[in-house]
Amino acid sequence: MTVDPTTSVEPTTSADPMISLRGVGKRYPDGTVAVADLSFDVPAGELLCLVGPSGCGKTTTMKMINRLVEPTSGRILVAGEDVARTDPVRLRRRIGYVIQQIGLFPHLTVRANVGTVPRLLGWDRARIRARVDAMLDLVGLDPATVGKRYPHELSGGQQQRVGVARALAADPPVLLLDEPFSAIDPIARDRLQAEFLRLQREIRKTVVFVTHDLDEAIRLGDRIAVFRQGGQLEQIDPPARILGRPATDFVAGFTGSDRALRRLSVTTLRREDLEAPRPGQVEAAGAGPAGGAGPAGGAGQRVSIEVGASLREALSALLAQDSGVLDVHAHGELAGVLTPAALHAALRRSVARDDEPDTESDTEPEEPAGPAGSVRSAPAAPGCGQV
Ligand SMILES: Nc1ncnc2c1ncn2[C@@H]1O[C@H](COP(=O)(O)OP(=O)(O)OP(=O)(O)O)[C@@H](O)[C@H]1O
Repeated sequence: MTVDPTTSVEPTTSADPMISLRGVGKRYPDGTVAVADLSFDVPAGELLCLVGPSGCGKTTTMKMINRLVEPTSGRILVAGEDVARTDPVRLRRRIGYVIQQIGLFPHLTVRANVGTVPRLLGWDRARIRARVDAMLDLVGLDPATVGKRYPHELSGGQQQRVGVARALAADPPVLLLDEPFSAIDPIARDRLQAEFLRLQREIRKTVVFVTHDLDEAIRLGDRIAVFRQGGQLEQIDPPARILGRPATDFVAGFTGSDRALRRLSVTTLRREDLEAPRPGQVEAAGAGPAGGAGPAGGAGQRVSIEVGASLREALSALLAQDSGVLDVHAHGELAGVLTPAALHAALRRSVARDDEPDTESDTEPEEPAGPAGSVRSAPAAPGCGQV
């Protein structure tokens, strides 16, 4: 395949990045080059996912940000401060860290685990207690029941929630998450991802999230950084662009031949994608917006979807229609209809839009999303129950 020269591998320019890597490299004493000459910025409030094959330097990159590993070249700034000149203990109190193996203290209760950093910071007991309660609530755990348990008395998903609560306890501006959900069964992982997205919309931390799982990165990431062996950054872009315009053969191979299908879930249905209803394609009486890919339309039953939904939701709803014509609403009114041909054209158009400079990302809805408008909405997110 051809390499797309318009796709960025250069660091983004941001007025005020929260994290900034400049020419960062790591060569371990045995000569292994884990990371080579890495430069990128993470703007405040962004969730950046690092993906790539095993051993490509994702964890090393993350650990250099909080100085668990020292770079052998280059500079890392967090909130404008050179981490090499920052006391590691002080630095780590400003950076929440969650790892796959969770790392909860087994001999401490959930409350004591979550209160670890506030205790180290010398907060008084009442303040710690209030903060721990708030954090457990935030991650969907009941402080009264779960707070006094020990880690081994929790499910894997609950332990991960405690890990996230602990990382957030001192309200750090930056969170580093290293495969936090990968040791959890797929159903629990799906829930945790949905809840983490909800949480992130609320707290807007600057997050660097390492994952093996491309679908997890597509679902969670504002941008995705694709690494290859030797800590080489191949592409850093929003998910839709990574899938629509892979910068190199490596990224194309990594994202797979079904990347167009994956792209459906990060591409928004726009008003201009719709066709005018033809005579006979009138709405069935009483059929209003169904809030997305609703129940399969039985004989004579029409489902509909809102402008702002993902193309994946639109495809799902379209497949549930006997007629092959899907009503699309905006602000409660019929905006047009979607057909298989229009859906195909919408996807192709969205890829072409990526070639235009200064266009908005597909992850930005052009209309206020309706109930169906979960813009980054891979698999339908279940509720926020406990895992
Ligand atoms: N302490 C070390 N000494 C020598 N080599 C190391 C050390 N730690 C990591 N490496 C090597 O550095 C490279 C990058 O490792 P790293 O853990 O950053 O990769 P990764 O992308 O996070 O991998 P995975 O996805 O398997 O967790 C690998 O080749 C690894 O073997």
